[in-house]
Amino acid sequence: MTFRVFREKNTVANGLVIFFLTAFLCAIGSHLRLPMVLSLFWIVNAVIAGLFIRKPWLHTPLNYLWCYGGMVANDVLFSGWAMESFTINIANIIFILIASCALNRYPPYLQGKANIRHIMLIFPVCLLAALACGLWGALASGGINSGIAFMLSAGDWSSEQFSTGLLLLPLILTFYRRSDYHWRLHSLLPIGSVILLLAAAIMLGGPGSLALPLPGLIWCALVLPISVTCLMTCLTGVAEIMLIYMNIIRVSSGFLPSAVTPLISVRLGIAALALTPYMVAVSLEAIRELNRQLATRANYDFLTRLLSRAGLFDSLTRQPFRPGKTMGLILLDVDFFKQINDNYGHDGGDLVLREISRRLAGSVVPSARLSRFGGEEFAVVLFECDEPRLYRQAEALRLAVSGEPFTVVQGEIPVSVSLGTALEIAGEDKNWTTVMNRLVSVADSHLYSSKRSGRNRTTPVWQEPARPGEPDID
Ligand SMILES: Nc1nc2c(ncn2[C@@H]2O[C@H](COP(=O)(O)OP(=O)(O)OP(=O)(O)O)[C@@H](O)[C@H]2O)c(=O)[nH]1
Repeated sequence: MTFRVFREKNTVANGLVIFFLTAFLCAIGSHLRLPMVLSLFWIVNAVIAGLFIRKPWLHTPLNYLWCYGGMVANDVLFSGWAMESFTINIANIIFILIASCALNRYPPYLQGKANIRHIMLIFPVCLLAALACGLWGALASGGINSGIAFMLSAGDWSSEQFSTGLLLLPLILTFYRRSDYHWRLHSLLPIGSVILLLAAAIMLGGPGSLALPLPGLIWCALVLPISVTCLMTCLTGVAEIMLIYMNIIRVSSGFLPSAVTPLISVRLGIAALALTPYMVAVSLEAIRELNRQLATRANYDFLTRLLSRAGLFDSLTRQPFRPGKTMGLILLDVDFFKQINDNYGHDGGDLVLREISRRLAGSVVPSARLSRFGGEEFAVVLFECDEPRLYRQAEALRLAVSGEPFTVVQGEIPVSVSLGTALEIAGEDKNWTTVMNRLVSVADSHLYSSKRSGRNRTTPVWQEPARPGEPDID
């Protein structure tokens, strides 16, 4: 049984979770509040927007109300605000609304499979949402009596929402468990490099130090899953903002007088830098996915889903070679398949090929490799077997096909196969594909013998194969 916090049908329970989650995240934001009212990181907006995008059935007016309630409750209970919290928190709702409405129309976000276009889209959407949020926030908190104060407040508010959104949303929207990535010790190297480069940035200081962790983040993007790159980018951005705020990394404050305003430029710079690892990570993921699809197409037969001839050879190149180990091959060819096609159509022929594959797959030993070798020809490769075992396996396959008639649209038809076998003890060849090429030639001669002697039979390894041109045995 899997535990889920949100369930589509539990409207009230979902609302309550959103209420308490919002209040909790607001409380974290309040604790990170700077002397000048604004929080260093106000994460609630990006988290709730990410939640609404990943789970679109949560994106309802009622849940906005729960969320708004959580924000006001936090302010009234812990910040001592009263009426102003009702107006100020509308700024947060504006961010969530714009980000959710703009991004939740794209299904890849739901599965955490954003591509370059989707990641690029987060950038303008965050910018728009942050600007709208900042303008409302500055208006609600200080009014527009002083133009400079309003601009600084709006800039502070917007830059914080922009950078926090850009650091958190890609992480939330690309998060999914990738089962095909295997963590090894050297996977930690890029992560370690980011930490080292961050340490170097602290030692070096100055505005340029902000970009120092970038090569480490790009290394993460090259070798680690996207969500790990997004996590590292988010943590690095957060760490840099904290270090600059705490004056551990020193950057010049430029011409702006306030102690808080350099953060505006730092946040914008970090947000812009964050885009590079995201772009590299999603581009590489797209290339890897394409390679996976191409490999699957080349290595698997579309009709039967078995290994193709290329796929079988490819799998043999990856099989560790050991001299003295035996390799056996069974080649299997459908008898009078042309007649099946002629009598029952190409679709009938395809149906028979699929059913043969199913029967063969059910009759081979688990360690065997089964492949559709050509049109109506199949191959089975076995390791560590002897001649009698190979023959028994071939006969089991033959009987699996011919034992029961095949059902096509027009009725039932008998189908049989002819088989040839070959076996070799690996010598000094160094690879299995060379052995396989020789086995194919021998098994083919034995298959030819089976066809010549009446079909629906197996010619064992120990029998001398018929040579082309010899009269039929039957
Ligand atoms: N339906 C279908 N037919 C295929 C496919 N691939 C090859 N074929 C047909 O398989 C038939 C093979 O015929 P032949 O090589 O003459 O052999 P056969 O009729 O099986 O006769 P023997 O092998 O001598 O018993 C050809 O008509 C091909 O068109 C396929 O994917 N689907």
